[in-house]
Amino acid sequence: MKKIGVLTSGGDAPGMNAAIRAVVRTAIYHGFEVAGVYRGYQGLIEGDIENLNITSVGDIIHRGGTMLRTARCLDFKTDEGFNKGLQMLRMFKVDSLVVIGGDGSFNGAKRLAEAGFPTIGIPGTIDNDLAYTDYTLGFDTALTTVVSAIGNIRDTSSSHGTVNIIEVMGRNCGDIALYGGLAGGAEAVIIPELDTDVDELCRTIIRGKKRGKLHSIILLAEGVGKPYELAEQIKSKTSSDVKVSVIGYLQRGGTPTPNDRILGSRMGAHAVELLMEGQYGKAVGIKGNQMIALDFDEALNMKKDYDKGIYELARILAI
Ligand SMILES: Nc1ncnc2c1ncn2[C@@H]1O[C@H](COP(=O)(O)OP(=O)(O)O)[C@@H](O)[C@H]1O
Ligand SMILES: O=P(O)(O)OC[C@H]1O[C@](O)(COP(=O)(O)O)[C@@H](O)[C@@H]1O
Repeated sequence: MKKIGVLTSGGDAPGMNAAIRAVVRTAIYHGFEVAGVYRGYQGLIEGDIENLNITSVGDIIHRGGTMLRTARCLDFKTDEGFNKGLQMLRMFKVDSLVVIGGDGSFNGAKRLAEAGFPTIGIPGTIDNDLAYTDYTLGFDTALTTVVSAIGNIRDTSSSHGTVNIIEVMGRNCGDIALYGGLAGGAEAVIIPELDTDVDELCRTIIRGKKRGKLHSIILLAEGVGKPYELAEQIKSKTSSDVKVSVIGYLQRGGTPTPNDRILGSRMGAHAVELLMEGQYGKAVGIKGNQMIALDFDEALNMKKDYDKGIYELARILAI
């Protein structure tokens, strides 16, 4: 093995740059060459590949997004696109690859590994929707942005006495809403993993108002959706003025938190160490602050569930 490739795929996530930097510098430190693949699997198919050196990854650790850019690429799911990608790796003399992305990206990486191409995955997605790892890259930064937004909206909620629904990202996973709600002191958290009793929610809002609570913040995960319909229901059942804020892409970018920079650095270095040991077809993760690596199949087959203890705590603290 002489040249290690690195690519980012799927949605960007703060901390991806720290992981790219760690892959490049750890590999060079151990005497390897490194190639950067731009625009995920799309760039791979098109041969958008360039050698990277120590300087190429300078001044990026503090930046959101990904210096390698990213893409969602349907072609890579076809045999033709996949084979083209494999051919490009051979043409650019890349003999192993680190893929930074979410479960979709890992499926592509798994296929490469099954075709005999040494591939390692690093979980890069703000959603925290991968069960095998305690945290994915970008989750902590997204949470920080969400909690800051809750603080700002809470000011207005208190001043005007409004009920404020805040929709956050996470695809089918409620983690950003759940942990954001707990950290932001929300009155309610609505996640796709659980059915919500709107009547019960309205009773909580009315109870809060009766005891003089000025603000009412409801964290809604995008996997549940329909924030404006929910607003109408709450309005009619509580006679409150209900406002909706959809945070959207604000929570996907921005300066990565120290935790995401540290996690990206550790995961990038670990990915290279695994390749040096001849291990591949694995997803790097973190469990109890230790680096772990599971076979792609095992990692992808683990079902993510929400933390019932955290949900219950958020509910109790919102009485
Ligand atoms: N079954 C698959 N085989 C090959 N490539 C895949 C497969 N599933 C997803 N991919 C690739 O991974 C990319 C990113 O997946 P996506 O689900 O959009 O984001 P994420 O990796 O963040 O979950 C897709 O656009 C596609 O190029
Ligand atoms: O960028 P897009 O294609 O609009 O996708 C939005 C989705 O990307 C995310 O921000 C991150 O998800 P991925 O990691 O799968 O890219 C989700 O929370 C959201 O549902």
